[in-house]
Amino acid sequence: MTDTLTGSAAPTSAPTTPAAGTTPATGTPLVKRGLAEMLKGGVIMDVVTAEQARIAEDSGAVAVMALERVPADIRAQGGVARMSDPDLVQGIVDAVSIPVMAKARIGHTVEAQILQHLGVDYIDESEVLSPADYTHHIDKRGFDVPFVCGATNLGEALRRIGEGASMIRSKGEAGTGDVSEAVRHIRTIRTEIAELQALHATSPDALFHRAKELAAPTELVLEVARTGELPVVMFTAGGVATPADAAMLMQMGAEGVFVGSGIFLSGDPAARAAAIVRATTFHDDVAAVAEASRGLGEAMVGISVADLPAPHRLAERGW
Ligand SMILES: O=C(CO)[C@H](O)[C@H](O)COP(=O)(O)O
Repeated sequence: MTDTLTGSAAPTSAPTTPAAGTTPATGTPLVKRGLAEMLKGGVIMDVVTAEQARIAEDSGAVAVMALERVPADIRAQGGVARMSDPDLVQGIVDAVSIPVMAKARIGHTVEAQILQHLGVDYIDESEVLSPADYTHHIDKRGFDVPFVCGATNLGEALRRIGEGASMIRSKGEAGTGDVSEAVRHIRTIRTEIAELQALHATSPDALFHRAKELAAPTELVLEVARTGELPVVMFTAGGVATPADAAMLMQMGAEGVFVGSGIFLSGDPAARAAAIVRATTFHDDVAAVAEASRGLGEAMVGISVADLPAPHRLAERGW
């Protein structure tokens, strides 16, 4: 395809497809982004024990996220939140047949090396843990294991992709049970993508200035303007507590949902997990979402984001 801006072959961050008959090596962008493609439309659940991981798998989760405390407990207990004990991660890897993700602190290269060594399928460089580096994220390009990173807006998403992230999740405000920040972030990212597309059609020369404003790599900005989508899969996260929350975010353009505190801090985790999976799958079918919402017992109590003082906003970690 020829780019209207440059008149030459369109630049792209798209990974190249290997020649027919050849097997792509592990750790290529194609393989790393491809795993996220396979998770599309599904729910990824935070779990802190092997038993919770089995409940998640039985409920239809497409993957689990191993961590030592769900975000609401991290929020309530405070202190420094770090990568989980390798024994816990290993126990979860051994307990389920679905992919296992695990969290490393922002900028913590060695936690990421350890998680890769343990054989997890994805690393979440997550603002839910205490950042190890307030200036740099992990250079993710050299790892064989793929990374997912959080973003509150398009510039942040493209900076993470430029560093090698193979999947994006809009951040929301984890551990609150309040979906409002997840809504704000997915809306912001979708709107900024649409604005880039419009600029591409009307004044493509303005895209270079827009890249500067977004503080994002120019080639990625040009690519998103041309294609109208991120070059990687984008899930949503943070504050999802009900089947209706999950369905709404899917209707708003998320390609899947992360749920943490909302399941295992609710009255009936197994029922709620299965209901959220069902509502995510059938997000456009209101009868199915209504049915999934019945009889789930108590949702997590949560905390309204509006009552959270700025230092307690996890989404502000990372840049
Ligand atoms: O931490 C995560 C991503 O890094 C979680 O998967 C997600 O943000 C959990 O949030 P919540 O507990 O509000 O569902």
